[in-house]
Amino acid sequence: MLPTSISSMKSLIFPPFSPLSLHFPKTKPFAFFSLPSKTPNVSYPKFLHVNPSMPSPRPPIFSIPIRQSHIETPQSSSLCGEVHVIVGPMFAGKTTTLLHRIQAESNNGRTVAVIKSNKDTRYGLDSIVTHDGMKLPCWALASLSSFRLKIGPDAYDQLDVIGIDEAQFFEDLYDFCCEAADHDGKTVIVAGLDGDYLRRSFGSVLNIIPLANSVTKLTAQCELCGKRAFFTLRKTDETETELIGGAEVYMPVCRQHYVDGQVVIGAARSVLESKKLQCGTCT
Ligand SMILES: Nc1ncnc2c1ncn2[C@@H]1O[C@H](COP(=O)(O)OP(=O)(O)O)[C@@H](O)[C@H]1O
Ligand SMILES: Cc1cn([C@H]2C[C@H](O)[C@@H](COP(=O)(O)O)O2)c(=O)[nH]c1=O
Ligand SMILES: [Zn+2]
Repeated sequence: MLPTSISSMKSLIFPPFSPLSLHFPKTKPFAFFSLPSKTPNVSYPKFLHVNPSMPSPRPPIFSIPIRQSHIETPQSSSLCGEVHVIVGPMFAGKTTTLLHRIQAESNNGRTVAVIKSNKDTRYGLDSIVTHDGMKLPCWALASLSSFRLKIGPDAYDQLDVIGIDEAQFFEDLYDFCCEAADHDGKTVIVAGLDGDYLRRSFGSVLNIIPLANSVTKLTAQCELCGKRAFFTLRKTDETETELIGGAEVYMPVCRQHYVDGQVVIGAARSVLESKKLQCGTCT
């Protein structure tokens, strides 16, 4: 059989592929993207606040001093959308990293908005708060598909960057990231738990890895030995997958202490269960 030359191959793309087409701007004129801020050290994110039910404009409630050289703004000049994923156990700094990236994007003149799940009511619904108290205003939603309507289609069109925190709680994460990055040209920065307390894949976070431009796995510090922590140990005997909580329920642990911790918790659980069986008043 004769080898098929590239030019004789039937293209499935119409019009046929041209390298130039890769660089053609999609929808937005170049002027839409502002130049980097002239005051790189401290500034406030440019948030979109158009929801009439929310005070507008809401004051930025935090600002992280930023030295530009320390902040990675992943390839934000592309005219196509992007997806960046930040994962790791609890207390690894996922929310902190997300907030820094959002701040850096904002410093570059891009319009940003941040979404978190409304399941997490620990610090109220109007802001994202890190474990050490950094804050950023946000949209607390049940599903990502409601975002465009909530914010309003015009405001959505103006947005450059969308941050998503607690991504494990959004069932429609994959579809949203596809739509926002592939069709709407947004940069989507996603932070969430890759694994639950049993180290099972959590929600749809791992499903979006194939969509990602970059994936960052962060580590925390093992609460028991100080080594790097890759996992989250649940300290209580609740067994549901979703259980909102902080340091009172969870701790970051290394592999050794995860394994040891599971043995201890498993033993405690069986003692409790056998006590329940022996006790006439418990069912
Ligand atoms: N075991 C811990 N308990 C409470 N806070 C912690 C613990 N370990 C680290 N932290 C704090 O939490 C910060 C990270 O918070 P955050 O960005 O909200 O993490 P994540 O979103 O990954 O849970 C760390 O910089 C540190 O100050
Ligand atoms: C491990 C694990 C965690 N959760 C909950 C607990 C917290 O409310 C969030 C994680 O918050 P963080 O910003 O990453 O610290 O998720 C859960 O529901 N189930 C789990 O197994
Ligand atoms: Zn350890």
